[in-house]
Amino acid sequence: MGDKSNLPLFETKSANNRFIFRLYTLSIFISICFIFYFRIHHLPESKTAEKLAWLGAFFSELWFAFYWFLTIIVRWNPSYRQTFKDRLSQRYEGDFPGIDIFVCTADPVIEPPTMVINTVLSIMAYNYPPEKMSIYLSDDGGSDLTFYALLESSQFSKKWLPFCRKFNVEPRSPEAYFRSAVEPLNDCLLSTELSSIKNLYEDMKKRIETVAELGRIPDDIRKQHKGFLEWDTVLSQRDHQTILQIVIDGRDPMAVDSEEQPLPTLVYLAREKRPQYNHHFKAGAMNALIRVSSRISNAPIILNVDCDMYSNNMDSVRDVLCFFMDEENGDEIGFIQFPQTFDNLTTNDLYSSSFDVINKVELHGMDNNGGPPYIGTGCFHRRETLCGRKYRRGSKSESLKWDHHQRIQDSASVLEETCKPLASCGYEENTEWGKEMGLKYGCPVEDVLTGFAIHCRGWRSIYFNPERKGFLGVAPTTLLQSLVQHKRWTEGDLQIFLSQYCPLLYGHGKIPLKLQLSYCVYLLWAANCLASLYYVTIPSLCLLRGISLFPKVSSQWSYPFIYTIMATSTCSAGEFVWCGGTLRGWWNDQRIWLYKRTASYFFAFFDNILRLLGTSKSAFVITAKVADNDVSKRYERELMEFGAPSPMFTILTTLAWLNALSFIGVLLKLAVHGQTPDQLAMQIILCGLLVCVNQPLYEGIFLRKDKGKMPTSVAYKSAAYALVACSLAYV
Ligand SMILES: O=c1ccn([C@@H]2O[C@H](COP(=O)(O)OP(=O)(O)O[C@H]3O[C@H](CO)[C@@H](O)[C@H](O)[C@H]3O)[C@@H](O)[C@H]2O)c(=O)[nH]1
Ligand SMILES: [Mn+2]
Repeated sequence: MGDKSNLPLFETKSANNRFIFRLYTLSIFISICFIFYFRIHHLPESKTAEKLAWLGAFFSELWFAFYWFLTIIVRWNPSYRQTFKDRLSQRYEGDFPGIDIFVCTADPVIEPPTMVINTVLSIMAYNYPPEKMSIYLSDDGGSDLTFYALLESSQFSKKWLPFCRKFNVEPRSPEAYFRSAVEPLNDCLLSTELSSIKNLYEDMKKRIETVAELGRIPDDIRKQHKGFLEWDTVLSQRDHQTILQIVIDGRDPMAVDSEEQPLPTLVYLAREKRPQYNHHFKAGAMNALIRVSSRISNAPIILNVDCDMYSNNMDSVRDVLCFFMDEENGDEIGFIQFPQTFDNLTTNDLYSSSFDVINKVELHGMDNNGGPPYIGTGCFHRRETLCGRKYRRGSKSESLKWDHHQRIQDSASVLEETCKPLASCGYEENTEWGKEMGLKYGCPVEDVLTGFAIHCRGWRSIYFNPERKGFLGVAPTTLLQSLVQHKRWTEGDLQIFLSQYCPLLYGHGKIPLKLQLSYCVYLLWAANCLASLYYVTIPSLCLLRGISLFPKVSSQWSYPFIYTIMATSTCSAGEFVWCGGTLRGWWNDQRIWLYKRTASYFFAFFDNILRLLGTSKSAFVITAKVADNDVSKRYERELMEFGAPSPMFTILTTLAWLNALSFIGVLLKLAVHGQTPDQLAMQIILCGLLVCVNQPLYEGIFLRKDKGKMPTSVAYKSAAYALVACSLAYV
């Protein structure tokens, strides 16, 4: 047997069989060249309208080709990671570093406390020495309900952690576990303990929900913990002092579970909020957490999760250490990102929220190009990378050594008092926080921007997507939420592209070109709106006027168009199904792709322009994690939810009307004049496809009676807009 001690802790595999993919790429490339040749050589000479429409199509296609090229870059050479946890524990079991885990919540109504504590409990139950874990709950909602729920969960954890250990259960979010647990038939012990812990959980949940319905903490509960006194001076959610409570002090020998095993440290933090200060949303919360935790536990590794993303894999911390502690390649790794996966998706993923293709294809490709971006949740950082340190090649990191708990002797209450100023509004004034220290401010996607800056400081990141998902979260369950979330993301992404941090400029010389270009795939999402809007309106309107923008189907020039469309669609459908989706899911994905591009991206683009002109400031609209019963039922039946009037819907509905009218109009025209459709066939097919993809929207206007139908006001308004557009095109 050879010497096992220098076997690596992780392994990287490249995808094989890239030949076919590259052949496909080449064929599309050639086909695109033909299309451009056709566009240039068949530019109409006569009428201006025709010429302009033609040029518009040409520019749209140029954009699509450029963007397609970017998507090829992130697909070119995917890599897959595997960890060896047995080697890790053989070599380092007793020397594991501490880890600080930040859970962020911001609103007790749209992020219910029971959901938050399920996330906290799942994390407390990691298969990792509890004395080395500290969990911080940041509550930007400043809510005593959330605090109360956390207290309850600290009591419940004393039973829950031993239960998880004893029966080795997964997932370790109680709610998710009880949802999926089947009654064991031949294990009496498990069966009784399961029902007893389940009862305990249900009781706790009921207590929390009763208090939440009441809207305030009853006096008898208030008396149970000194922490509630803090709320005596809270003026409102946006106006209060720092509230910091060490709910479980892991150093305390009395902090043990029902089996006398130590418990992890558990801290509640609501940083100070004052109306006159900008609080910088999640980035501000994270920076306060970085400072407060540096004094309480100062662990060298930080995990950040959103409150709606429970840990689904008890070994994630060990997986991550396989990367950070690898003797050969560990030192250059700044952060490790897990995919964002969700456990509330429907079979055909109505709103295309699964990100399966991104998770299973693109991010693997980006990993090979230099590392995935930081996407907010499910990400493990070295503390030093978050704090602005540069990576120096060849430098051996000592940063994973950790003895903070032994050094800090202060009692919990002294710690609480000395830490409070670190989370105050004024602390960051005239400091580098939000700039070179911690997460960056001023961008709705603070995560991507911060991750990019870390890459530019020389670190690489790792994308880790194990078979058993590391984290599972809650995806939006209505169309509007999904569109609004995407608007925030793409607005922030484009903002980065247009800022001094544009990867092509700022990243030049700092990160590989392929990583710069990979970032552009996401940062330019919003920029897709113009070409897309053009393609779904002008060709259809041109039909009414009889302007042809594509070659005759009978001519050879139609081949490159047909080939490009067919091949890219087949490839995308194949990729989608390979990633675990259904064909119907792919079709839904095409629809949402269209809706996002024409609504979310359009508003994101527009808001960026307004911001550059100085008339608008970006905000952070928190995504709701609960829906009322009716809405949930429709979601489960995969009925598209419209319901509320919104400018986003006005755009979508106008486009749907416009294509329906054009489609009917041109068919009538052809029938009346008895023409053959050869010259316009491709345009008619495009328009027909748009009508097909919009089917749920027409149903929402004409057929549905439930509350999720398209609001009548939107339907009428949009019909009027579309009619105006069509008549202008016609005359
Ligand atoms: O003022 C705020 C606003 C939000 N949050 C928290 O930030 C997280 C993300 O908010 P959410 O509304 O769920 O947004 P998502 O679009 O689901 O979040 C993704 O996108 C965000 C950037 O837009 C990242 O911050 C997130 O980590 C990432 O998961 C949640 O835990 C919130 O509690 C705060 O702590 N303070
Ligand atoms: Mn979220």
